[in-house]
Amino acid sequence: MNIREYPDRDMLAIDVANAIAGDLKMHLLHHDIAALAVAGGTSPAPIFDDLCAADLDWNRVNVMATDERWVALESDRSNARLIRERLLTDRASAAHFLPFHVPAREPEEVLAEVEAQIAPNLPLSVVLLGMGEDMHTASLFPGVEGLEQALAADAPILCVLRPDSQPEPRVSLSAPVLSGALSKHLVIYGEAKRRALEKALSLPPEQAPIQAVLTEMRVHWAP
Ligand SMILES: O=C1O[C@H](COP(=O)(O)O)[C@@H](O)[C@H](O)[C@H]1O
Repeated sequence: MNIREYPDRDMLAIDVANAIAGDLKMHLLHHDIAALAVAGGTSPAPIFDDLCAADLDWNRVNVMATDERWVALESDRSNARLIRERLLTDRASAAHFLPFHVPAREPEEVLAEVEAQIAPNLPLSVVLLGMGEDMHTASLFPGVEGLEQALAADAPILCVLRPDSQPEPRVSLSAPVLSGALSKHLVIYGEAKRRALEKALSLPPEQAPIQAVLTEMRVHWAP
């Protein structure tokens, strides 16, 4: 596995933001629209802070989360909130956001309508993923009910997952959708996640879901 190492997280953020901006610009040279799926959680915010200023035709970029926690947009656990506040500002405010969460509805009720919005955007042009120390990526958690379906080659676009370790239901792009992105970046920080990623290489995806999306992945690591 090819891991790009950086001296610190600021350097990583600048470089990954530049790489994603370059991927999007290249895609837009040959297509009308580019689709960018980005992780939530704690890792991507500094990258968003740099990427939002990139000089590209954001009006032709559709942005979505790789996964969403089923919480209101006002919640500080909302991935959509993070993306709106840290990525969809500055020049990137011209991009179009495709939310997964619909207020006052259960995830299963909205799946078909959200999938219909996402389908014309596939394959994704660029995906930015994170990973937990438990080797989950997006909301594909080890051992969670429904994981087998989310990892299958014929998985639906979106899956609803209810990990025991998490306080809310999750909606996640499935492994084939994430893995099928034309350009793929994974960002991890710290020794523990690096060890977890190395361990994931020798485990089946049911135990280490990150395994399912690593083909042609550009991995970026900082201490
Ligand atoms: O719950 C989630 O976790 C992963 C990893 O998050 P991090 O805080 O350890 O970076 C994240 O990639 C995913 O989008 C998020 O919903």
